[in-house]
Amino acid sequence: MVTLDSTIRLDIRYATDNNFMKQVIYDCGRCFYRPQVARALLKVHHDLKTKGLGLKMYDCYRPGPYQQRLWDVLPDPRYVANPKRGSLHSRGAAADLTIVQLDTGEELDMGTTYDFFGEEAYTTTTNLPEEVLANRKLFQAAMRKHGFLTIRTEWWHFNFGGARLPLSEWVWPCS
Ligand SMILES: C[C@@H](N)C(=O)N[C@H](C)C(=O)O
Ligand SMILES: [Zn+2]
Repeated sequence: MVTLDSTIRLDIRYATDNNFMKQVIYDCGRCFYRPQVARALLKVHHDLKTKGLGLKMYDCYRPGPYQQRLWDVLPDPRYVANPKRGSLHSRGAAADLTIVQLDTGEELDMGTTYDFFGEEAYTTTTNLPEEVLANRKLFQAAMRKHGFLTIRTEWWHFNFGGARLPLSEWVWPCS
């Protein structure tokens, strides 16, 4: 994604130990999508840019072998999709992301950290500060406009609502 627009920020948490498992899962952090999903994300980013904002990606396409590593650490379907069934991330049809100030990279306050598994992170939760609710509203509208769908339990996760995409095992190179 960053070769398509270098102002999109990457913070691929599973390539670091700054994630809910406190373990490095990916050999390196990169962000890939199939063309139709990439095009849609670029449109979201472009719209946000007009407001001085932009996208920061926490996780993008997730190869099957990396989904297996996540599952090996935490085999709990509440938090990680069973690789036998496959994750929408492994279809390149899901994005974990947030909105940042374009110039500083400061994140808008969405109420919880990434991968906070509790009701405060639910998109249906309304007892949150006004600013958080406004930020989530802006985020959801920006994503929905270009074909992304929210889920109930994670404000940072969006599914691409286009054609059903196949699971993939391809792992990106790290050099
Ligand atoms: C691990 C978490 N960020 C995640 O993506 N969970 C869903 C359920 C998945 O693995 O697809
Ligand atoms: Zn996700």
